[in-house]
Parts: sequence; structure tokens; C-alpha cells
Amino acid sequence: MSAVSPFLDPGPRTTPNSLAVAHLSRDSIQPIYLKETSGTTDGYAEGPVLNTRFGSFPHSTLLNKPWGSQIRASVVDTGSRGRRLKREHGEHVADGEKLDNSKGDSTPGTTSSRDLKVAPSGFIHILPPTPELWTISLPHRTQVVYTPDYSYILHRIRARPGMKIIEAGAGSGSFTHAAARAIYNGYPKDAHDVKGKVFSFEFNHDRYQQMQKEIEDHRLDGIVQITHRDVYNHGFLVDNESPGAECVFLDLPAPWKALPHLARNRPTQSQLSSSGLDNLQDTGSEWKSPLRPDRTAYLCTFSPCIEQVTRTVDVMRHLGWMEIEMVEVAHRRINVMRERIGLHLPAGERGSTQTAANVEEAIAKLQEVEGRYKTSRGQSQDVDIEMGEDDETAVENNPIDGSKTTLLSSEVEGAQSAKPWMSGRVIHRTEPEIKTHTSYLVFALLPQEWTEAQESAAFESWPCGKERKVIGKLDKEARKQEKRELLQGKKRKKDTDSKSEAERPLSKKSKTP
Ligand SMILES: C[S@@+](CC[C@H](N)C(=O)[O-])C[C@H]1O[C@@H](n2cnc3c(N)ncnc32)[C@H](O)[C@@H]1O
Repeated sequence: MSAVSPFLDPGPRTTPNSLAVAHLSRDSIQPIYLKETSGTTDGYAEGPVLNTRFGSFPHSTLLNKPWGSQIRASVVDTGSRGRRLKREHGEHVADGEKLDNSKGDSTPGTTSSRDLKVAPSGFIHILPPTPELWTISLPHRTQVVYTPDYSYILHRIRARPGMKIIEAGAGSGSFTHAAARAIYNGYPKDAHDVKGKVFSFEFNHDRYQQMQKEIEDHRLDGIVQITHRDVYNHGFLVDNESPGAECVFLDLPAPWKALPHLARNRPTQSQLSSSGLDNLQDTGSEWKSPLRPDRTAYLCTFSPCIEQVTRTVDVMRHLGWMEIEMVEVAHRRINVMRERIGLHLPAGERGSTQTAANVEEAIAKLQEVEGRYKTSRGQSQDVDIEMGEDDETAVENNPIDGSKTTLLSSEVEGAQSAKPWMSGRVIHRTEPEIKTHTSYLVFALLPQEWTEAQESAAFESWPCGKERKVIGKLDKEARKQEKRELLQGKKRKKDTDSKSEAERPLSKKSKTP
């Protein structure tokens, strides 16, 4: 294993031949494999270039940067690229159009990073890959499980470092990456090393191959083992060995068809037929459960429709799964922002409301308007001109409706000195509606295997039913009789005490205080 996956330990800086995430804007991010190539690449003298709507970014400007750095766009000759490609393909290019490749790196026709000119505008941020960022930027091959769902699922199935998870189907690998991070407690040294692992199963061959490649590119091999398999018919054993899983996640069109393969013992014919799975015949071979025998197994299935849920729950009941529960994650994004209220704020600015922020501001404005009205009645002069000549105030034009706002000099100073991102009240607003239904999550658990030997050992330690001392009586009449006897005993004691008191010699009695 060359290095740790950037998903598990990205290190302090970007490195060549590794995955990074280009953050263009809040809703636009792009995964990128950073390459350290000195020669002309794809027609660019600058080597490999990331072209975005915020400008062009040669990889050389993105390499060896601390994660989270802001990278400014570079001036890249995108126009000559087409001409260069044409020339490479032997097409005629006019002499005057020929490119001067002499400057730059030692490699002819390349531009070194120190020769690159910073573009007048445009920047991105370079971020380390995480399962969350990968989920929103990965190449979609199927519907994927998103972060609000998988964070809850991993918590409920108790995925933690050192656990073994079975996942089917792998699809686009969104859940796989999050699961790999959750169970990671080091890379296994060999096949017998007991480290956390994700056993992933995918039926579609193309998706299986793409996943296999991604896992290698992301250096997750050893932590994720993907198998090309139809789990409905062939179950979850890997090389005919049990993965020994404690956690299971099924994102399949018919999860109930995979459930009989997750039983502790071979399901009986009646269990199979009551589940509608008569086609799964007894093959005669030895039964191996893919679950860890000495631990409770936690399962989650992910289904978009309620009919799939009812079918799954029905089969779960027949196969002995317990504490079955369905949950839907209704996720809402909460936007936290600053809201600025005040008459002095520039009109039409995002997040600002032009209204009096308090009583003082409202009175000041009224007084000012009244004063202006009196002045305009006294002198028939243009108010705007007068205002413009007045040092104490300034007039602001509203770019939207053309109206004018008069700013008091103190307000102008205040508005200029305040940092825009610090002014205003911090408020939060949720999205007005929950956007989409993702899926119904069905959770269940299968208790650990319990043998006769374990039962006898438990009985030895806690001999249930062999208690020697019986505390209290069981029936009502016996309890009443017990109470009667208790009261009679007390009464007898009281009588005896008072009798002995009466019989005591008088001299002794008088000494009593
Ligand atoms: C919705 S996708 C899974 C998406 C994945 N959980 C993710 O987060 O990216 C369902 C996948 O199950 C696979 N699949 C369907 N039937 C299967 C079967 N019998 N055995 C294994 N995989 C199967 C499909 O090929 C598909 O890729």
C-alpha cells in the first residue's frame, strides 16, 4: 500500500496523482486528480488545466497547496489550443498564427508555473476529499444515498472502527465511501488481520468495474472489498467464507429476496414459503451465515416505496428479525445569515431591509423629512442641489427605482466603517419545503446465536427457578393473613409493654423524668 487514502488522511497539502475537490461555489464542486506533468497536455503549454466558469487553473497552481487554499485563476491561452490540436493533426496553420513555445520550462513548448500570469478575476478553493463532498460530486451511475440518510443509517447500524459491514448494491459508491471511513481502524496487513472492512456487492458488471477502479484510485483497497454478485440468488459469502458482519445495509430493488441469505441458520422450507421465496431450494451444502455469530447483527434496508417496506417487514418477521422499525429522514437545510435593517443601508442590497431599525432612527428620519419640507417651502430651490452642497448629508440614488435616500453624515461613516459580514442580526431560515422524499429506512436486529451450551452455562451462573428462599406469599388471602398476624404481633407486644410498666416498683417510676 503506497499511502493512506486521502479520504482517511489527506495530509496537510495537495499532492500529485491524488484526488482533490475543486470548490467552485456552494452548489458547484468538482473532483479532480491533480497531475504533475511538465509537458504540453491536451494542447495546453501550461500542462493539465482545470477549466471552470470562474477561469482556468493549471494543475501546477493547485499542487503542494495547504488544503482549503484559495487559488486565483491564471491567464491560459485557451484560444490557441484548437490551433495547436489542428497542427498536431497535420492541418494547415498560417505562419503568422504559429505559437511561440520557446519560453517556460526546460521542456520545449511548456509554461512553468512561475511564468503563469494571474487572471484579473476568478478563484476557487481546493479541498480534501471527504465522503460528503464525494457524494455531491461523484459521477452518478445510479440513484445514490445522500449524507443526511447515510449518516443516520451508519449511526443506527452501529458502524464504528473495526466493524465489518455488508453493503449491497454498491451502485455509485456514495454509501461505500462513508462506510469505509466509519469502520476504518487501519489497513489490514493480511487476509487474517481483524480490521474493519466493507464487503460490497454489485450485480451490474459495468458498475462493478467502475467501482473497483475508483476504490483503487482512492486507495481504499483492503478496506473495501467489492464482489460482482447477484445477492438474491448467491448470498454474501466471499470466497465461500463468512465475512462475519455485524452491520448490513441493503439498497436493492427487492431487499426481502436477499434476507434469507442473512439468517443465522438455514431457513426452513416453511419460513421460505411464508416469505414467498420457495425458489430458494436447499442445495445440500453446509450452511454458513455471513453474520458474526457472537454479536447482534444490525440491518437497514433502503426502499423508495411503502409496498417494498411492507414486503420487507413481513419477511423480516418470518426470519426472526426483531425491533423492526421504519424511519424517513425529512432533511431540511437551515441557512444562517445576517439580516441588516436600517434606513442608511444601500437600497436593493442582498440581505438588507430599508426600514427604521429602531424608534430613534424613525424619529430622526421624520425630523429630517420635516426639516427638508420646511426649507423647500421657505426657499423655492431644488432640494437635491441644496442637499448636494450640504456637507452634513449625502444623497444616495436607488439603482432600482431611481428614488433618493438622504444619509446623515454619521450614518455614512458608520456604514463605511462597519464590516459588511459582521453587521446585522444573525438569523436562520429553513427551506420553506422539504424538497424530496428519498427513501424509507427499515431497521431491524437479529440477536446473537444462542447454543444449548451457552444456555446451560448461563443457567449455572443464574439458576432461574431453583431459588431456595421464597420472599413473600403469592396469593391474596395468604398476604391478608400475613398482615393480620403482623398486626396481632404488634398488639401483643404493646400489651406486654404496658403490663410490665404497671408492675414496676413505685420508687423506680418516680425517678423517671
Ligand atoms: C440504488 S443503487 C445503490 C446506490 C448506492 N447505495 C450508492 O449510495 O451509491 C442499487 C444498486 O443495486 C444493484 N443491484 C440490483 N439488484 C442486485 C442484486 N440482485 N445483487 C447485487 N446488486 C444488485 C444495482 O445494479 C444498483 O447498482
